[in-house]
Amino acid sequence: MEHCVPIQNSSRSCSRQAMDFLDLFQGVPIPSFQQLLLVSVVVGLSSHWLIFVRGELDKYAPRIAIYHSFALCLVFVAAAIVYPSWVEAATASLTASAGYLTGLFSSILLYRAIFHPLRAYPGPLPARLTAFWSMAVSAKGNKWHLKVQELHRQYGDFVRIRPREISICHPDAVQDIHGHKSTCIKGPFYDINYPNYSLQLTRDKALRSQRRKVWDRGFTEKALKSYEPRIIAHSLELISHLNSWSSGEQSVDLMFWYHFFTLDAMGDLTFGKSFNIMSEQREENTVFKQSYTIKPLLGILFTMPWTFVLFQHMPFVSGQRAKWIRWCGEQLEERRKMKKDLPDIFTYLVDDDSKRAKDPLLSQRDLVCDSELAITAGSDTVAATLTNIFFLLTTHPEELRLLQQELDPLPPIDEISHSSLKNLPVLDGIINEALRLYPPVLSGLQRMTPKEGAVIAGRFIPGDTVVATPTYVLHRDPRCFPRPDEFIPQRWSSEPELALRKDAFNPFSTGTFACVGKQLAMLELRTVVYMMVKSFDMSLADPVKGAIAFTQEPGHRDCFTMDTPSLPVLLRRRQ
Ligand code: HEM
Repeated sequence: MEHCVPIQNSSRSCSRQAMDFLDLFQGVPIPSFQQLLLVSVVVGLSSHWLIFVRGELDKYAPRIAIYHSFALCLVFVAAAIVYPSWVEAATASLTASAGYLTGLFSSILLYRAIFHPLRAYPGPLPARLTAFWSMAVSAKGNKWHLKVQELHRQYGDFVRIRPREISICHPDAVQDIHGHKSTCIKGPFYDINYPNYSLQLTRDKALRSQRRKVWDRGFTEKALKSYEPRIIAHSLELISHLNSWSSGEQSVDLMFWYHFFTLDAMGDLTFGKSFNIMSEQREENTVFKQSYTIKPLLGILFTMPWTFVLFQHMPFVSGQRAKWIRWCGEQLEERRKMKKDLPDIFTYLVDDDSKRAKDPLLSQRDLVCDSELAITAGSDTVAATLTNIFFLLTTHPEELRLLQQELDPLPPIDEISHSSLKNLPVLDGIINEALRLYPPVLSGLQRMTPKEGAVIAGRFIPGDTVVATPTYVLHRDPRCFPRPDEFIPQRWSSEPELALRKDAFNPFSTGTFACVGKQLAMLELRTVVYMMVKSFDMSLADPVKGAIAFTQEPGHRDCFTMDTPSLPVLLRRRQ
């Protein structure tokens, strides 16, 4: 016998209009829970095949979450109308939701395991089924780069590390994926700031190349020459602060000071004024402190970009983000009002305002995102590299001695120019070797093959596949760099047999999307290393603890840009 909606029998009290509305449903058959389950499983399956499998939806995560919540409410309201009691209505809504999710996820899992175009690529089963696996791995101490290394050792050069993503550990893949001739575009990771776009987080090719031209003007040789005196001034300031710790009795954490230094330098070059973090040592109270605290969490979310997009929309987080963006916007406004004799990065970007006004895609908000990019990309990476260089020098006194021999004959630190620091084999060898062992962007940069697919490292990869070269793993591949885990700066000069595939060395990336600030970074690195080595003798405050911190726990953390351990050292002023 068929069951119908028993409106008149309902024990719930309703207003007159509601009763009239409910009357409309009188006689509608009440589906049994089994029927409901079956229908919702079919809806789940269909939504996978009709919607989710058809394209990338990462950036729409908040919208998808809202639509689903809305649909759940609708189901509950419908159930409340149709079923005679609240308990039944709630059970029906739960049954429908469970059925929908079962249909959707079993279809997704089955498709990824059996029918997916990447099914032939090896990789651990959980990685092939869901990106949550990489997130779970990353949540255990942000060691994703080490996991990828382990996977390549187990499965070979091509590993399916996520359902849609292949990690390719082969030196040829660097040019095939990142080089100027590559047909790959940026992957879904680069939508994390949607609907805002910084230069780095712009996937549209035409818009990107237009913006990149503007950025490039801020990093020409002439522009860099004009930044040099400011970088030298900030480096001298760093040395003068560190002088107060140079009795050799009290330890000082270089990791913090390098962050202070790079933030002040980038504040100066971006907003036309130093943040004065070194002089006021007020980092504790700044927005920067917050960004360090949440960096490991962001590193975990980045492994599955749509979770980051969702996270950003959460009430508390979006408030914090809005605060930071507002702060960048204010700095930018102040910078606009400044009359500057010397150009800085934003002389070039702000000068481009006329173009921005004409092009609605280049909004004020995008400019703010660009300023945020300059600060974060330009500070974290250089600070991490300086920290790593000085860990390596304090643990390899012979290399430190060779560096001192090279740098000691140079002019005193307050008379130096960058031209005398270029092409010094020991200095450049040490910087390269630190970047090889500890690339500040440890994991692969997501790129996506074009619709028609692409041949990468001799193998055809289907279209719309996310691909990456795992920088850390490639840098430590013995086929490219024999004795890969050893610090041997000479491999970049007198011992080329230890750098068999220099093209696998890719700390700044390469091709159209390569780091725009590479030369500025080299200017900062050479200047600070030179001044530090010329000014101080140094040793780890606690050699055993220090070595463990860098090589075991906590070690380096993969948070897109690297997070380094602290580096407490004893400094002694050199005569
Ligand atoms: C040791 C220091 C540095 C390293 C290892 C480094 C590394 C990188 C890498 C690997 C990328 C590519 C990121 C991607 O494709 O997602 C990149 C991009 C970028 N870097 Fe650097 N970077 C360093 C210093 C700097 C400095 C000092 C600046 C100055 C502002 C800077 C600004 C940028 C910008 C704006 C981009 C985006 C370029 C684009 O998408 O066209 N970087 N960097």
